Amino acid sequence: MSEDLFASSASATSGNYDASSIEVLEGLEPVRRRPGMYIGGTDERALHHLASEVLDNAMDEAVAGHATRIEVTLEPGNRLTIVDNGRGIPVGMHPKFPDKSALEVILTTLHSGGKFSDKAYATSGGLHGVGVSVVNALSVETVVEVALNRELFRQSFSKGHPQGPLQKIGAAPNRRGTSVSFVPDTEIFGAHHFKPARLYRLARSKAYLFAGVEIRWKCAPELISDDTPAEAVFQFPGGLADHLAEQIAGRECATKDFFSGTQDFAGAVGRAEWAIAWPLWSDGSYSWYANTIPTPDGGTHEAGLRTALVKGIRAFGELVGVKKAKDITADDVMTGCELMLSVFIRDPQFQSQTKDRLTSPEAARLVEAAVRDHFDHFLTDNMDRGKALLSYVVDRMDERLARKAEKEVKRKTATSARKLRLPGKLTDCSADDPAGTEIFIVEGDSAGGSAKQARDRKTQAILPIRGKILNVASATAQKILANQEIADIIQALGCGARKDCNPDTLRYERIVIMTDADVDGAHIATLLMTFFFQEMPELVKRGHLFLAQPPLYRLTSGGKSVYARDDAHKDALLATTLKGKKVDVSRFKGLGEMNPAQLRETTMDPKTRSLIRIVLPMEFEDQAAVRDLVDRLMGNNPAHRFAFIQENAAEVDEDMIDA
Ligand SMILES: Nc1ncnc2c1ncn2[C@@H]1O[C@H](COP(=O)(O)OP(=O)(O)OP(=O)(O)O)[C@@H](O)[C@H]1O
Repeated sequence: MSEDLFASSASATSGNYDASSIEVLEGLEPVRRRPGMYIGGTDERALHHLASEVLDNAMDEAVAGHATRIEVTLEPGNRLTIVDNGRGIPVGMHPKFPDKSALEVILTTLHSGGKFSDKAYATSGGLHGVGVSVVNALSVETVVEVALNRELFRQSFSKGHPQGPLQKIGAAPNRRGTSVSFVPDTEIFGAHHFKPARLYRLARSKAYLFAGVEIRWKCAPELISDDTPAEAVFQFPGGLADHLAEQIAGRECATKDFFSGTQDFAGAVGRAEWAIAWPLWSDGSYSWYANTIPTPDGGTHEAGLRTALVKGIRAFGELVGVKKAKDITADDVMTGCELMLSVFIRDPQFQSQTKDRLTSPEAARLVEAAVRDHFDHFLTDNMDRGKALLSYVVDRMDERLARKAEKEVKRKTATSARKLRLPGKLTDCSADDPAGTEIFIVEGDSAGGSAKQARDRKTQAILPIRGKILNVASATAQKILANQEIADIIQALGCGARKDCNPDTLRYERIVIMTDADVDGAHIATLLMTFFFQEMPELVKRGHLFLAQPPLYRLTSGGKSVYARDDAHKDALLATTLKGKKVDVSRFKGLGEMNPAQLRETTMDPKTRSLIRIVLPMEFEDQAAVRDLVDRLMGNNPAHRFAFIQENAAEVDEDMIDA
């Protein structure tokens, strides 16, 4: 390196970079400084991850055969309490830290736990020994109680720090187990609150995953704004097969029976449980679990199941003399099926602490071996059933081959000119010409699932995005480019962003933002609009951007339903068309709660829906003015926002949105 270069680089950095610049974070400090590394962010999803961490520990006690009951209680003040009747977190003094109880070590030390070996737990969801300490670090208050040997112990913490030693507080003759009660810190999670509906679903799905546990749900009624029950008891002796039956809800399937079963692993600790249906009309739904932890990105257990299914169906094809069955792929069997697979395995490995994907290599082989025999029996025990499934799968294969042939004829000049690379999450439409097509950008995978079933395959594409996207107005260009959700949107639209943005190569005629009809939904829509205003203003100018208008209420009277956008619309309908009638009013919790037919009718079908087109008023013709406005409204400096509100409060700006 030349001396000049040395000189210039030294002057470019501010302050000293020397040994003293290197920080070592102690105790739980790294969790508070970089929560994303431990819980994947600080948004609503991450907040709910805290609930999973504590519930997973209680489930581990149940799966290990020590707890039979778990209680999940949400109270005002965003306080969540999870109680189990398991063995109780050990309270004795820890051999390595003689002045601390094991409980205190567990709650205040990363990588402390009883699941590193298989002595205390055979097939646990916990393995990193960080879960509950992370919850503790990110909570303004944590109270842990343990009832053990007829005595009750308690210790309280704040932001990870003990508020006194572990105390014996009395006799507990009729109680055993652990209670963890915590209030997430608003310094970390801002205004995000636990959502009763989300916790209710979480508690219920855990009960489906382990027949030996009863889970009790309780929520302060004033926290509930939808039809989530305030109390419920979940116990499902039928396990996943019950869960799937509820999901399929009588829809017609290729075979009347589901393919379901449970099988201990041969030559290893653990087992697999699965339930699969092949509905005639579905874009598929896949739920993967490992030691009761949802692994939405699948992984090696998924791979094992795919292999078992594809090998099984090919062998059956050969048995009944269908030659082309040898070309069936795993996707032909799996696309459009609805399945749940839950494995219990020793020492599972996940891709990260959020455990979205299972990576244990042996899971593939164990699951394949566990499922394969059962699948062969499912196909051959009733040959009509086997043939019905084979013909359904062969249809899929034919469709795939036809699509492949079509692709060679090339789809869309615009996109094939640049190498077509689409995000995996996009469910594209089949039309060749962008004219008349639409892409729905949908909040959340569950809403995405409903939208996929509700769409018109030919003209409507669905891109689910996860939670709140990055606020581009307060992010650096580098951060924007690195954001996966944003990369997916840019890729799906195919028209480039910023100075590369060329609206002529947009792959769809309309871009429709479709979010829940609540405050969170409005926030997500705002962030998306900010993105379009800032990164692709040309698209907005040309009128490509729209907001969907999902309803908030369904009003049913005499077997007929009408839908209301908001409270005012509901009141108007009740006072006019429905006046004097007996009306049943139900509120939609979110898009994902609507069934596909409802979603299609109310929000997606061009014949019955209404859309709002987003336009820029005349004075924002030039790009600098748009940037300035976006920056004032959504940028880093709240003072700008405040000034804007003061300047504009008198004339609420209806021009920005043109119905
Ligand atoms: N409800 C409980 N009952 C009994 N022991 C518990 C309970 N909750 C936690 N523990 C003990 O505390 C340890 C640490 O828990 P923690 O949640 O920090 O990590 P983990 O479950 O081991 O792993 P992971 O970080 O993957 O969740 C556990 O390994 C277990 O020994």
